[in-house]
Amino acid sequence: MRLEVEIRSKSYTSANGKRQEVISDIAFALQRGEVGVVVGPSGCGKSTMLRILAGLDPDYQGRVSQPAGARLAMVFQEPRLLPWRSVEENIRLAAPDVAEDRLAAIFGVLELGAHRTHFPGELSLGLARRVALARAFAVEPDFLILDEPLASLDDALAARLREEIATLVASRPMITLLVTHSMDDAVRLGDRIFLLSSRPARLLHAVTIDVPRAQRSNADVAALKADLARLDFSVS
Ligand SMILES: Nc1ncnc2c1ncn2[C@@H]1O[C@H](COP(=O)(O)OP(=O)(O)OP(=O)(O)O)[C@@H](O)[C@H]1O
Repeated sequence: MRLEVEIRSKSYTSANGKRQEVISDIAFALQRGEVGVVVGPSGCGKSTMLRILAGLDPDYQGRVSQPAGARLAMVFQEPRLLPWRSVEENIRLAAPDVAEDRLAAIFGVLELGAHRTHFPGELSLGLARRVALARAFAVEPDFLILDEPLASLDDALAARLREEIATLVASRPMITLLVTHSMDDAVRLGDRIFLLSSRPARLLHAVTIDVPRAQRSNADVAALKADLARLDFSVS
């Protein structure tokens, strides 16, 4: 199973009728079991790229090929839960066939057990993100897209959720693509890191991390970040 991405160009027409190119050249491939992490400056076109990969936007030049029948789950920056449904109902609506033991395992990893009957309006952002992640994993996807899952959380909460995401990703052989602004998250969670230029987004560097995710020590993480800092790249 393999995801192949080749976006040669993507433009929007702005309100004044001008075409604005948002993506100029992004090409990469990911295998089953791999986590790709996309890092790029604000507004460079990352969410646009994710929408193309998810099949939500067919208006671009290039080609994206996903394995036939691949099941997709996507976690957006805002959790997008149904406000009038409980946590458990939100998940069961998306994944009606999920087995109780699988659901219990996901709730266990994400520490959501006590919140099954709560409603989205009662949840903090961190908890709502966990519910959105639980829903994505309950679907048992072949291809998982995570758009900045750790943004706007305090450091301690983000570190905990990062561990939980790592545990869930390791529990299932799928293709994962994650967007982040954080090099730390990128080198802790990723197997391959794709560094994008400012708009229009171009793939500047594709870096493969050789140390397996589960064996990466803090010293490895620091060394990898130092390697990346030497590249011609800036997130700002
Ligand atoms: N539907 C649209 N119509 C016109 N322009 C758009 C549309 N969607 C996005 N854009 C523009 O395309 C550019 C890229 O937006 P996008 O949301 O993909 O960037 P991003 O890298 O995800 O940003 P951030 O890091 O801030 O989340 C921005 O300049 C944005 O204003």
